[in-house]
Amino acid sequence: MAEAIAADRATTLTEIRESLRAGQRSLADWQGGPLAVSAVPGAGKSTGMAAGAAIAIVRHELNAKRQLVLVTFTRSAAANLKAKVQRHLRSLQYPLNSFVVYTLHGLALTIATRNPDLSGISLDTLTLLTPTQNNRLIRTCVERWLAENPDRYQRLIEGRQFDGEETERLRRQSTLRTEILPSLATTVIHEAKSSGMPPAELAQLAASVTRTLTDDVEDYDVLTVAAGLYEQYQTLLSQRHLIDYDDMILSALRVLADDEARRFWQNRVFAVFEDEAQDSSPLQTQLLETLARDAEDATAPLNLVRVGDPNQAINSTFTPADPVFFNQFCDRAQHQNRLVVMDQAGRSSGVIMAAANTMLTWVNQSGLAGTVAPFRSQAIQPVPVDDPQPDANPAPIGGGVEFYRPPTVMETVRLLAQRSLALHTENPTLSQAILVREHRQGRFINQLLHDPETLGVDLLSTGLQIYDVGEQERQTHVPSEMLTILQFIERPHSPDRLKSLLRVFVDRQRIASQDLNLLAKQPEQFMYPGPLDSPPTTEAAQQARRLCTGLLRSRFELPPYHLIPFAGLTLGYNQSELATADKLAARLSQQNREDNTLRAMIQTLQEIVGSERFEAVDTEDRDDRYTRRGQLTILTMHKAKGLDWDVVFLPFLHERTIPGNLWVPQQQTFLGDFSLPEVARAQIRAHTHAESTPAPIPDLLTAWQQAKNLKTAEEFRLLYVAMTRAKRLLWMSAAHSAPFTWSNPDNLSDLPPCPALPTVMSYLAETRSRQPR
Ligand SMILES: Nc1ncnc2c1ncn2[C@@H]1O[C@H](COP(=O)(O)OP(=O)(O)OP(=O)(O)O)[C@@H](O)[C@H]1O
Repeated sequence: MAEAIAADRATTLTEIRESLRAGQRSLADWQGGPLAVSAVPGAGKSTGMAAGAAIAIVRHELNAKRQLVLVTFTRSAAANLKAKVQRHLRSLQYPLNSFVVYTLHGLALTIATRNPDLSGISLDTLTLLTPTQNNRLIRTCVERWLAENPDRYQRLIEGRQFDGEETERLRRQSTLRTEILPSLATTVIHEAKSSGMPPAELAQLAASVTRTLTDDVEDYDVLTVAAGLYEQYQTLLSQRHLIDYDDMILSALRVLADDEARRFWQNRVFAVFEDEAQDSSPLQTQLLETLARDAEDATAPLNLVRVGDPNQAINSTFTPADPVFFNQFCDRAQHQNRLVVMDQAGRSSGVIMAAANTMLTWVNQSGLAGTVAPFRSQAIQPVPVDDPQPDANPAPIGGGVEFYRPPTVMETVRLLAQRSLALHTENPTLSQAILVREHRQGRFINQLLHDPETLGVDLLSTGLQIYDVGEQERQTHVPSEMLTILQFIERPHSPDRLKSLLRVFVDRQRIASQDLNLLAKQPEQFMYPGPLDSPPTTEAAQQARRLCTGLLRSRFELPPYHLIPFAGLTLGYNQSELATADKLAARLSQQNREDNTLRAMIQTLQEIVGSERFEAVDTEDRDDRYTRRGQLTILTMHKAKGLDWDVVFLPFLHERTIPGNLWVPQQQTFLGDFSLPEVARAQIRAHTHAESTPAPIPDLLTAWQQAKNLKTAEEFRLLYVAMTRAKRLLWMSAAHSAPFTWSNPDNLSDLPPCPALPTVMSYLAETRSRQPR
């Protein structure tokens, strides 16, 4: 019996290995030690990793006490990977408890909570900070810092060109307290903490910064300010018994600093396989390296397999992840002959891969992102004809890659809709997606697609399903938007509450974006100006005033629970958002039956908004709903990562957004033409990116330039991710006339296309003309 199983198993193992393409087999053949796999889009990273994991588990006879640990970035990716490994193990008749799949935070939390004495983390006494609580905490730490550092605060207020005028002082104070300093704190705390740098170390680093000494630039000693904010934050966390996401990693590392605990975990973990490795921060990598080390021999090679694509790193401008770390790991591995480049991909038609490759090469050569090339130089290659993937490198639809320059954005959507409709009519099983750079573009498209009269194309009657992912997400904002409105109604004279409300109006496109500090600094004068006050003059400000006073009137005219639907109408909610608001109102009314007051409603809403919970990886959180056949999905380029469709539309590819420019909002320019959070981030990264010797920390202006380069590089990588989602048709366009910013879609300008695209198209045209007919 046992022999029969062993023989079956051997056959199945061979079959699994043979189901892989050449690059993937390096994962199947892994016997131990470190391995870096740098893969191109569509190479089949997850497929290769799942097979490699199953083979390693059987080969090394792993079990519940000695497991393979697989780590990936998101919960949905973790669920997918787990399902794939389970499928292989079932076919091998091998126990499923021989491996575990975690997200990085899930892994850290498991280690920390199983060893509460060492980690200092017990979920009975500590609470995980939710994003909403985090915002409030940051505001408090800013207020405390201001109170303790009046001189520095004063210097920031004075910035440049300050004449001491009172209204201007109030405006600057509001901008500093509610925008600049909270953003500085958020960026720096996350950046420093996820690199294992405590506040004191940041303060030390601040001392080593080269100061900017020019006549018209004051550098405000930004890292010292940042270190002060960080220190306040840490004090507040411990006073309130809270932990944040970075603390989870730190506390897991604290556990592993203990010899006995470390040995326990290292014995339990046979090896670590990490997917999406380009997205990890230094501290996260340290955690994985510690687990992958031999329990008895610290000098033995790490059993660590890291798979990723540095060219798809698209989180580096809003998280501390940066492809530099994975690139460094790959370079080190290359020196030891332990780097595998998986460059064959079966996802797309040849011409789509050629377009992506051309874009990559052009961008690297253009120098647009400074001296550091945005991309690792690797080209996507087609797979050989005998590849195991069915229908690999499928035939293109039409030319496979198209680029249009319609006169307007409306015309762009019309063209897109006509094309989508024709494709669906011809082949209703195609999957299609429209990828946008920001939600507002998605909303603009969705509205037009649901308005056949204006558009002149009726997509809806054809059976093609339109799925706007952003619209589903907007629903989840309903409770917090209602909370903001009720808090304003409760205390309309608070500048902070008024400003939060105005922000919601801008986000919901009820008012144009403008300097909200100007409106919010003196609420009473703004809403009910007396004879001596000067009321707002711009149409945008007057519209804001009408909406605010309308809400205040409603408080006196409506019973509390009718405030919610009224607020929904004020925000211009659509049918489904209104239905969500109604449901929320019903829940509030039920929960507060005994105490039917505004105060009680606010309290209940705060609880609802604050109760985002941690969920296990196990939930069936799959992405399949985004890629259904016969469906046209609208989603952001960021969300599209890891997914693919037969047809991908990229409608608004303008230079203004890709690569775009880091810019400073008008109301913040009193400090100078740079952004403090971005400068601080670049300064910290100069330190954390240095591999050995301490690196010099750039002065403010150099750091600002580096931040701009980072943003440019990332936008091009995002375009690369978007282009490589297409299997058979990549449809791109950039209208001649388009909104200067999408917060105001009616304000049109003549905009040039993303500079890489003309090159890509002329290259493709040239190759086509050279092909034999
Ligand atoms: N060896 C293989 N045999 C059959 N199908 C495969 C194989 N390798 C990959 N595929 C298929 O190719 C597609 C892409 O694979 P996968 O999602 O693993 O790629 P990826 O490298 O993670 O892509 P990206 O990084 O661009 O998101 C999937 O549909 C997968 O089923």
